[in-house]
Amino acid sequence: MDGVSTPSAAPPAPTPSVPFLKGHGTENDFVIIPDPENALDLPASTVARLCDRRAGIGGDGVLHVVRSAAHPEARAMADEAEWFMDYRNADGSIAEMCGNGVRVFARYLQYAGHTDAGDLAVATRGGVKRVHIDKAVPGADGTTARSAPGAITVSMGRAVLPAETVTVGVGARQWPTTHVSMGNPHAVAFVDDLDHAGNLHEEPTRTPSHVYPDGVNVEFVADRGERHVAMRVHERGSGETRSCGTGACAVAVAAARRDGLDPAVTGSPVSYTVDLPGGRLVITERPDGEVEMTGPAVIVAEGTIAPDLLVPTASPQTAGS
Ligand SMILES: N[C@@H](CCC[C@H](N)C(=O)O)C(=O)O
Repeated sequence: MDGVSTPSAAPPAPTPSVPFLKGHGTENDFVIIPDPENALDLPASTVARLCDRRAGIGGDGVLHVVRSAAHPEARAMADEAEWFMDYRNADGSIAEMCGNGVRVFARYLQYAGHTDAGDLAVATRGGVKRVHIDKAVPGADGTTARSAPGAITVSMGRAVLPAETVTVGVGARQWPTTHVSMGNPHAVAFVDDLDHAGNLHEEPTRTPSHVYPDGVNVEFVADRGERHVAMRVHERGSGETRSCGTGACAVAVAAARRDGLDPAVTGSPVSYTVDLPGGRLVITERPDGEVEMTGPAVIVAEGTIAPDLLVPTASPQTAGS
């Protein structure tokens, strides 16, 4: 070229590094992405890559932490709740609500210094949720472990029990279910033995198929004692997870009705202990219908997302749960 230089295009600006945290509530685990001003593009394919347990960070879902005022779906709630939980399932799909997610979200806000222990409100697609963060109880040495802080209670709203139900199937077995909505849909099957539910990574079959046009979370429940049950779950959009907070609420309400207990009739709250593969939740239904969920939530790691992971791909991957 005889020493003649041509102006070259400026190299593309590097994608800025994005911080993340990892947290879980009874081992329902989430990639937490603080993005106060809603500046990040998070299409379903990116969420699925982040949640992939082999090629990504790994999680049952993503908690995108955005100021309510900065998100079109939450602006109307901004006066009541400063922060919006933009929750996504592991396959990138959007869900109305995530019970364990709200507790982990609140723990993140506390961890990041946005709130103290006590009461706060969190905006979700299922409306504003009232949250109470217990003060951590000091250990014998007088310090409080970051990994074992106080429990978190969330007022989850009222359960709705539509009359129409489905039969679910896993392998050759089938069970009738109770339909419970906790803002998101649940089909609750009472079983003799949780092992009968077999492989719950695959979605259980549903008959008839038209009842849940947007899919459903399916819970399998076995009795453990008086007002004490154990459950497993296949989560819509995430596969089998080790816990589901809205699922535990749906299970407690379905078990109460099966046991002839309705706080609206008796005027007394009813509590169930719900054991999940990842831990224990206590669910209380109050006479006014409000369902409260109490359980742990911890932050376990923080780091930076490699820019490549945030570049949207043409075809969404399936989640590696
Ligand atoms: N794990 C969550 C529920 C997340 C949403 C669910 N998979 C859906 O699509 O409705 C919980 O703790 O409630």
